[in-house]
Amino acid sequence: MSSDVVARVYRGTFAHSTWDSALCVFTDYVLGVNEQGKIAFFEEGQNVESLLEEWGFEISDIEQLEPHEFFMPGMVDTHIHASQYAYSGTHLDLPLLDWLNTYTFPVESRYKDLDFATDVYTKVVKRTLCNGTTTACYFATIHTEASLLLGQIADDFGQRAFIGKVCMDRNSMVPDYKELTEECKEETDRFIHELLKKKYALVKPVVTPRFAISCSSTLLSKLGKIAKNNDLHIQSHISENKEEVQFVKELFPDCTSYTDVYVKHGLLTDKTVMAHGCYLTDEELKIFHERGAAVSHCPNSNISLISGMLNVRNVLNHKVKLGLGTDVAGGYSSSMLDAIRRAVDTSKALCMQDAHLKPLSYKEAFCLATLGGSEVLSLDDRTGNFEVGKDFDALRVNICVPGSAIDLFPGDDPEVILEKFLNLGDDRNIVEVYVAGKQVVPFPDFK
Ligand SMILES: Nc1nc2[nH]cnc2c(=O)[nH]1
Ligand SMILES: [Zn+2]
Repeated sequence: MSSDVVARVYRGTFAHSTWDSALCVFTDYVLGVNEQGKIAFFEEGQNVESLLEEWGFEISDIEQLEPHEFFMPGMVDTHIHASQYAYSGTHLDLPLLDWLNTYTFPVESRYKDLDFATDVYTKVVKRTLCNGTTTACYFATIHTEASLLLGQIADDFGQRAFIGKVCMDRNSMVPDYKELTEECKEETDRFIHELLKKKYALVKPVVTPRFAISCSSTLLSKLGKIAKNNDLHIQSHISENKEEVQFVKELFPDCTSYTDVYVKHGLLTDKTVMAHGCYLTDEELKIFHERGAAVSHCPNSNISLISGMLNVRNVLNHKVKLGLGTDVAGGYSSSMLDAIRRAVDTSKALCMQDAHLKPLSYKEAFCLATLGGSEVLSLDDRTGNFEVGKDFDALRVNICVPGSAIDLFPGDDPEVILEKFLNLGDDRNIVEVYVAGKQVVPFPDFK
């Protein structure tokens, strides 16, 4: 008998991605979660007798899923601005640079107020968890205390998260909303130190230069060094909008491309995730591939701010790590299901312009939202699918809940049920959410 103790055993349908297959559906499988929240076994139901013996649990310990239920891996939002959740669903009438100056910076400057921060950050963590985001890579604001608060709230609710205190020392339009270069470096050091000191199991800091336009060369270099010296993740924006790309060219005339700006400042590593990348050239994508840097595709935001349409197929052909992001609040939805749908829509829109392109399938989009996202954040050895030994980050989906937007018909097999959920489902269908084996949705009573 194994010395490992299983805490929970489920039997039924499971769906996940592997690097060989964007969608694998397993019917009548048994999955055990150990006391450390890791997947202890994942085997065919017919092996249940030997599993009982090996793991020492009783038949009555097995939780049987209904035929209209399944487990899928938790989704990974590789790019979301927690601070912008305050105005999500509004302010979608301007292009990026005007949108930042008119709406974003004035709202972000309010996070000195920790009551405001507590309210918004609690709501965004709860909303994303309900919608199945088990891992989120967050931008906060320039404020260290509020950013630490976001880390504490993610930890309280059990979400796996990267937290970025935003760094910017250039802002001509809203001069109040920036830091002095040295102050920004020192506050970033303090933020990282304080967050790591908390020893949260699942919440880590990420070095976050907002984008090349809002950072001086000196600041970018300092941030590159901080990331290197502490072996940290890095996140920023790149080539989202044509005007932005042109402005970066003017600001950094010595750099050969937008990508080169980040390379020259030590910010394009195998732990970097860059949002958008709509206008990255093939040469730049090659650099991303060589360096192991990742792209976060944020299709809702790209359309909402009329920024551009990322050619996902081209990014995949360059073997660049790719995940999906909601980019709240440039993207108006905080649901990764929306990101899956918009990613497919954008790809189909590009196909209308180029008949030779192959559209993204729903299976590929599912893979990007789960395993792809985990690779983007270098977490693919810990999460992303149901491989034995990984953390159990999972969504229990039930198609037949009261009020469900999905109808089933005779002959709808598990693959059809998954496809219907991805295209038609919502948080009502996500009846339980697990992160590292711990049930985080429904929320515990005290929250
Ligand atoms: N979509 C988006 N792009 C950015 N580029 C720099 N900052 C931002 C931001 O907050 N949102
Ligand atoms: Zn963004």
